[in-house]
Amino acid sequence: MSIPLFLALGAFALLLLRFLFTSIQYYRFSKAHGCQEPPAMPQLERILGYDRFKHQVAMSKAKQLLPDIARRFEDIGADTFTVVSMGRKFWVTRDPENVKAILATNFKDFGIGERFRSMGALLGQGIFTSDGGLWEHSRALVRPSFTKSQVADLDTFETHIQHLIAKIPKDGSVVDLQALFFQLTLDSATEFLFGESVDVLRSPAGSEQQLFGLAFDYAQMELTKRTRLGPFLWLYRNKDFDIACKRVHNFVDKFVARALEYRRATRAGEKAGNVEEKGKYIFANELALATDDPLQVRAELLNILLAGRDTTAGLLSNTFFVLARRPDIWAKLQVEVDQLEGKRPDYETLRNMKYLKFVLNESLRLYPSVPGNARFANKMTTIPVGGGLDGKSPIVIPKGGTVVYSTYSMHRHKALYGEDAEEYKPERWETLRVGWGYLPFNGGPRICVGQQFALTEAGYTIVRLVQSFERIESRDPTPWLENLHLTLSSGNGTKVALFARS
Ligand code: HEM
Repeated sequence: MSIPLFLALGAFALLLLRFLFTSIQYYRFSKAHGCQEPPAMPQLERILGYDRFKHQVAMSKAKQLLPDIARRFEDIGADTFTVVSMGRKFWVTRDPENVKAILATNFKDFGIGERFRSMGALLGQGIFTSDGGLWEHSRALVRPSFTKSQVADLDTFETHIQHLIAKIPKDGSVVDLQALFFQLTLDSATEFLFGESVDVLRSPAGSEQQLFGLAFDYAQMELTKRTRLGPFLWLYRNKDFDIACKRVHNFVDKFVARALEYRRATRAGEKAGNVEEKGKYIFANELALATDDPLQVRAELLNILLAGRDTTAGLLSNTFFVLARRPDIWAKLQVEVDQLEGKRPDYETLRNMKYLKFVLNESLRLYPSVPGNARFANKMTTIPVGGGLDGKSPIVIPKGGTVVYSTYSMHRHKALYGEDAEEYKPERWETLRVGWGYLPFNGGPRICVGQQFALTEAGYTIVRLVQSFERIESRDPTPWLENLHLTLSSGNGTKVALFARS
């Protein structure tokens, strides 16, 4: 027998042995835990799953991927099923019990997988891109900066809102509010993180700030592509992405250097330049007091910018998309807002505005800024329900298995929200209690750290716009479509006309 043939047969035998060993392990584990298989989505073939991949691409182009996934659950008649796409098997669920298990009760058995590999080039290793001990370290570093006093700097936020309002035509001409909301949240997030806003709502085209904003937007879009490529990422190269990352890093590094200088001066008991004189809270400075590693400071700043900016802009865009079509809801908001008699709300006032809270809840229910997510088993484990004919048995998830959870589908599930689940109805929050069935900010140890920041900012923006404008009308006849990248916003923007209060 020739040597190459001998080696090939040897490799084949090893693979076969490995397959047999894992199958026996899987079978034993499954039996010991009383597991059953969930239904499989009907596919032409389940080896490559190319049909599914092709369908997903088509749905994505039509901006209809999310409703398509939600329909799958109905067609299959189950809350958990398996599907094969690009040679990989996925366990897809909208069952709150399963989501709770992977995010909280069984947290240690699941990780975020390859996020660092696909996003690290832009974001480095920070709270959003790391797992295990590194993530714990990041979380401990970042968490203290999100206490109430630091998220409630509404005076600073007011200046950005005024820049936004200045850009809205007062005579009812068409404006795309979504584009403005993305600028607003970039301005406010950079002010909070760097101590200095990029001020894209006002800075001239071609300025360094504008270029930073464009580079960050571009690199972020590429992250979606890189994530979708999964194991094939190594085949993909894009020079423009590398250039955008460099531009973003160079821009942020100035603030990192300033923060490290603040650390040095604070430790030496000196005054740290004009930063301290202004007396305002700067996230980068607080980070630098906890670590002197410039790469870590940069990574945390960019991780938070990514996690916090588009999510809040998406929430606002989708809310105003609805408000422009629902004068009844606008009128109810107006009644509540008018109780302030034109005064700016503070943090406590915002928290006590019941109808405003219902509107935000309802927007995040039907249009969750993070509409789907995945967790990867780091050892053979289980999810509690979905197996067997009655869907009540646990399911085995092998090591490396991917559980995808569709928050979008869960939030529209009639079993949780009733027959009118698809309807935008803020009043439902008067009595609704759904626990893990409502999860816009995730749950468990990796729950969103910026939840209060986001709700304060979005609530404040809505109040200030309702105070400034008498009414809003849609200027877009098309129904809502998705704009789905890492986060969700409106596929056709938020084209509206606003009429100033007299
Ligand atoms: C409407 C607005 C927002 C929504 C819906 C939202 C939602 C979420 C969700 C679902 C996650 C979990 C992601 C995952 O584990 O895969 C998350 C994580 C995170 N969010 Fe938010 N977020 C919002 C705004 C913000 C803001 C404004 C900030 C910061 C200023 C922020 C900072 C973070 C961070 C740092 C994480 C990572 C936490 C960790 O992994 O430990 N988010 N967010």
